[in-house]
Amino acid sequence: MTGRVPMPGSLPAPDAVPALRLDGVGVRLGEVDALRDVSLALDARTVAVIGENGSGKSTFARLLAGLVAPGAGVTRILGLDPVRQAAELRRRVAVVFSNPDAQIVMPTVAEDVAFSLRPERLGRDELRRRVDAALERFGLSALRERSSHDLSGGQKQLLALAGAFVREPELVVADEPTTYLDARNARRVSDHLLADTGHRLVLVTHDLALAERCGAAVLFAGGRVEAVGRPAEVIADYEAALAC
Ligand SMILES: Nc1ncnc2c1ncn2[C@@H]1O[C@H](COP(=O)(O)OP(=O)(O)OP(=O)(O)O)[C@@H](O)[C@H]1O
Repeated sequence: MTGRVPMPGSLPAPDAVPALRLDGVGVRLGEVDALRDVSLALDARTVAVIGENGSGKSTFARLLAGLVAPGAGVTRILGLDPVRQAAELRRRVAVVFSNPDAQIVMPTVAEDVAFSLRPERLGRDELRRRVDAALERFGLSALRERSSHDLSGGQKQLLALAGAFVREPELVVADEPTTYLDARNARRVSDHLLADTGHRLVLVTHDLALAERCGAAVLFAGGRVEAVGRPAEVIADYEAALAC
């Protein structure tokens, strides 16, 4: 199955703007066309992004988060233009990368999560409540005063997730967020990401069982969208391509 496929129960009303809309989008990184002529209209709450190494998945994730600029085409994320409305996009979208070190900035675990809330200028009690809830959600309460830079890789990944979710973002863009996690924490984090807590999710993953749990999937190959639609069908396309 290739091209754009309507998703049952996920299509917006005809006059509504889908959460993700790209028309003819290209992204060039140095000498590389990392994304080419990408056109998508997706309104599923959870979207898996799959494909081989170097196929453009991370570039797509970074584009959605406003971290790389489109060189061509029209991009709308939550109805926003990621170039002209970059500040608004950053406020409403949270990103989690596979390398959590890039996201940890403060000396202790609790301070690092609180740092994500700085723009909201919360009072002390509300700040404490939100931070505690995020730490609890990702199993970090016992580590709240620990040095954030001395955590294990998996604990750092959980901290990055707590820092993303504490902001209560509308869209979470997660790029292989379970890479460093043990089986129990990978399961727990996957469940948190997929649970409907009022956020949308775009999840870059090589874990096809996880991708299958999403509402829609996009398959990239060579910087292009190869297939989009129901995860089971898109995964079947991917597996058929891998078998060639
Ligand atoms: N900063 C960069 N400068 C130049 N080329 C880049 C840069 N980042 C990525 N690329 C290239 O862009 C293409 C897409 O890379 P991208 O990281 O989006 O792939 P990916 O599907 O996420 O891969 P993986 O599964 O290995 O993480 C690749 O050919 C890659 O080499």
